[in-house]
Amino acid sequence: MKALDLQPRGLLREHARSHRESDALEDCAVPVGAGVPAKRPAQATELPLADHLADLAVEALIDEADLSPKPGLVDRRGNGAHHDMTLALMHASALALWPCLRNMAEAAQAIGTLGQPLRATLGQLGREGEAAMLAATGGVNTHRGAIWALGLLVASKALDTQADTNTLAARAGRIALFDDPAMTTQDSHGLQVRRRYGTGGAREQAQQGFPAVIGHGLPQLQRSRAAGASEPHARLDALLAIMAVLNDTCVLWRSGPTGLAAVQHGARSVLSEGGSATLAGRRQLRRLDQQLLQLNASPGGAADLLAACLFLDKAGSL
Ligand SMILES: CC(C)(COP(=O)(O)OP(=O)(O)OC[C@H]1O[C@@H](n2cnc3c(N)ncnc32)[C@H](O[C@H]2O[C@H](COP(=O)(O)OP(=O)(O)OP(=O)(O)O)[C@@H](O)[C@H]2O)[C@@H]1O)[C@@H](O)C(=O)NCCC(=O)NCCS
Ligand SMILES: Nc1ncnc2[nH]cnc12
Repeated sequence: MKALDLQPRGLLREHARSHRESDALEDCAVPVGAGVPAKRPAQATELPLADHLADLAVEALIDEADLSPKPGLVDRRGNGAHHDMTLALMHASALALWPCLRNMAEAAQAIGTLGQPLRATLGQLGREGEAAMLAATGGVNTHRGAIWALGLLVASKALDTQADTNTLAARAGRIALFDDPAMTTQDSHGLQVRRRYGTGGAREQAQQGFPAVIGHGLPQLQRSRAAGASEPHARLDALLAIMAVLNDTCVLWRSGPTGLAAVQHGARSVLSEGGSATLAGRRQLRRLDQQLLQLNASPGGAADLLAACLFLDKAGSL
């Protein structure tokens, strides 16, 4: 294993600049969308592919964390329904995952084909990434689902840089279908939820080629942009489209089927009012946020998939 390099580069330096002038929708002094271009400059050509993909993935995580106002989630306004997470912790976690994501892309390039050896290597690197996340956050699970989704997608892109978004997601799904012989049978929240309610979670979402992202998040992102929404509004709409359909085990763990129904129904209501860019949509969004705080519900799985959506949006057109 190569020594870990803790220095994110390239686009992330640019992010640090644009982030300061970025996108708290609650902040009336800042015009919505100011400083958040739909497309950032293309890859700095001197960067190795694995570094560039890790940059894009970490940037997607930071953009997801910063996006505001997200119902029930940590954002620039506060901690949402969480008592052990802050925005600073989300940023620290995202940055700590850069070496893991770079190593996953490098491994995919080195192995070169889909198969069990690649799955086993990604599993090992994923566990190292989880350890780095827990070390950076003092033991809080900020991004377990994101390591899983982005790890598979980064590896998929590293295997074929020409692939479009649908192909990337489908190939990531095929990697997820291979067994990881070293996977521990720890009784995760996701597995407990599956036993209790019979719903699939992060594993199945990946194995099916990320249908919540490909069929809902990305099309909504594009529809909202095409309708003239600012980039933050389009991203919020993409999150809501994912929330509306996802069996999010984070929601089910914290608030059961009542919480999941509130998340899905509330997200649909915002979208059917025209989305977060409309006054009526924003009223529904505020109502949904208050309801999720009361229910202790947090759509953490949907947040991870929004990061996957933002990654695909950029990586699909490299
Ligand atoms: C295969 C794994 C994904 C493990 O999956 P499993 O379901 O067994 O494990 P969990 O750790 O419970 O869940 C994984 C996280 O995935 C997110 N998620 C939930 N539902 C979905 C969904 N339908 N689709 C996609 N993603 C989903 C979710 O992440 C977010 O929730 C986190 C907080 O959750 P949690 O800790 O349960 O709850 P708290 O709110 O903190 O509750 P309290 O403790 O306060 O009560 C939040 O941080 C988001 O990240 C799920 O948590 C995979 O992880 C795995 O096998 N890993 C091993 C190594 C490996 O192979 N790595 C991959 C290499 S590519
Ligand atoms: N913004 C966020 N808030 C809470 N949990 C999350 N998991 C991933 N992103 C999150």
